[in-house]
Amino acid sequence: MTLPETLRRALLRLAPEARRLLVAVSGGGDSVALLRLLLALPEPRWGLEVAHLDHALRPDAAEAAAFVRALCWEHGVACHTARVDVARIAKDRGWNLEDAARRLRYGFLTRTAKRVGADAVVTAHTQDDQAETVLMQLLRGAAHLQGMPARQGRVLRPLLEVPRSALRAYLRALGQDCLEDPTNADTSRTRAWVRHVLLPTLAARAPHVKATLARHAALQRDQAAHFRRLAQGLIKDAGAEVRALLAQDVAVQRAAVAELLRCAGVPVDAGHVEAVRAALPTPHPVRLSLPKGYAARVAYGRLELVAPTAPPSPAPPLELPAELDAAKLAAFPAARFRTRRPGDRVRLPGGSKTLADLLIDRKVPREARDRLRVLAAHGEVLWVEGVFVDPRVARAPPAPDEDARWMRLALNEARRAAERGELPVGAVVVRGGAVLGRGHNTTRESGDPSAHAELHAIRQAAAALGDWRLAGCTLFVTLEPCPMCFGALLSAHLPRVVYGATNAREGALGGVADLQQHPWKRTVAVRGGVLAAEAGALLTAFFRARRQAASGRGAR
Ligand SMILES: Nc1ncnc2c1ncn2[C@@H]1O[C@H](COP(=O)(O)OP(=O)(O)OP(=O)(O)O)[C@@H](O)[C@H]1O
Repeated sequence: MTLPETLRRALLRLAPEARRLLVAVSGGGDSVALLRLLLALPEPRWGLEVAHLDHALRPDAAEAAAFVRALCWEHGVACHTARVDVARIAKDRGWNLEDAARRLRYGFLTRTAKRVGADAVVTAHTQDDQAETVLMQLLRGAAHLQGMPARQGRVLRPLLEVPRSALRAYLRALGQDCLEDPTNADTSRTRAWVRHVLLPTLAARAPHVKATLARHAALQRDQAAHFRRLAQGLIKDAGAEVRALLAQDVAVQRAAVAELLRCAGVPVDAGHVEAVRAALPTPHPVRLSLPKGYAARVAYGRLELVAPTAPPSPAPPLELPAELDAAKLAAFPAARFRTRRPGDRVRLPGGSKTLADLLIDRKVPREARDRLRVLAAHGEVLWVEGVFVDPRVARAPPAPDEDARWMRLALNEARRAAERGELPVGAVVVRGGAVLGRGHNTTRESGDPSAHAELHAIRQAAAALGDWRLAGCTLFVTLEPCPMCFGALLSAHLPRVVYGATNAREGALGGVADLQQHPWKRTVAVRGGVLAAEAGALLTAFFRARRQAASGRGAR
């Protein structure tokens, strides 16, 4: 079968309803070939438009956008390009760079598709990409080696069974040039190492390894879907009856544990799934720690997933924390990021003391102490997240952060909420250096589940402006907004939100789900983590007091 015909059939199978396609073109060989193949299909063919995102990650990134525009112009196809500063957003939100690029790219593609009336986004992922993904899942210890799905919402990957070499041969036959992304050749990155070192090594012994891995992924996907349906029948209220689980085959038990984790947004890792499954028959209550601050509890005949009581501490920093000076750190080659250890000491002007004593002095809540990130050279602590910086490694104080200034006002609001026994969350809406609205949670006092700090501040700002459109405003809120408040932001045309602590229970900007990824008509610029330690400490103290009150009641 010819390549265009393979592609046509795959598209008809994946999205028989689609009429108009948005083709994701990076300028690389695979996506240029995809576009040329779509253009080569006999009439009537799909309506085509192209989208390209410039991630602003390489000095020559703008050239790729120009190349894609020229290619589209040559073939009479509309081309939509945009530029996003991926590195800055990744830093602001604490995401890793590749993850940020992917999220922002898919967000842009689906938004553009919606705007131009395309039914689907088509990417040029090949059989080689699929094989690489399966190997990376294996190396990561993922519970399922399913590769990428051929259809994921609006996104179609119709070339998953086509080898990259076939696309490159097609381009050569056409005399079509393309760009090569130099980072694809950088084997210090796992994906490039898998592509250029691991797969060729495997292929030297097993020539069909890519096709085999891609087929394995497709079979795994079908099996996993079957097991997931069985698992869903066993799960209720973020838990399952142990007896019902143990009556099932171990594979179904694993699927149920994996499904519980997946629903909570906890990364599904084979090791954790097995550890929880193995704990099911336990006669005594058991608690197992999981990523993102979650825990699995097996007690009183039930398996339950316990959400973190405080925002989970962020992943190790991609870059140095702002208050540390890289040049000064060179004097401490043994310095490493970790959590605290017994015997850790800090150097203070009047002598030294144990880190344990310092944390008590600084009133860091007991349950937060083991999660704090620490930078230490052996037992000598140079930095403690949000608590301490040794002057020998401290950077000159940065210019005052304007966002932090407004966040302090939001924190004052949160303290007001705490004084009234409300969840301590506060918010202010600011425009042109003036506070237009402020508020804190009053759900308990008003008996109104929607009485969140953000909504109070938004309503006040709209009243102050005499306009429900909060153009040019920024919302500062101490806790990452929930889906309801994110919806209110969109409705109010609020262009920017700055939040403090991550909301691991209801966060709509990455804490639980990232609603930004969806193709809303408007985009909201987001910055998280501003004075997060202070915002988090308020919440921790609130939940601790509530737990103490509850146990006091139980004892009486
Ligand atoms: N900057 C971008 N703009 C639009 N689409 C993109 C962009 N980067 C990647 N894509 C889409 O995602 C697919 C997979 O991208 P990825 O970078 O993982 O693969 P690749 O093998 O390097 O592909 P290509 O050779 O097309 O660049 C691409 O084939 C393309 O369809």
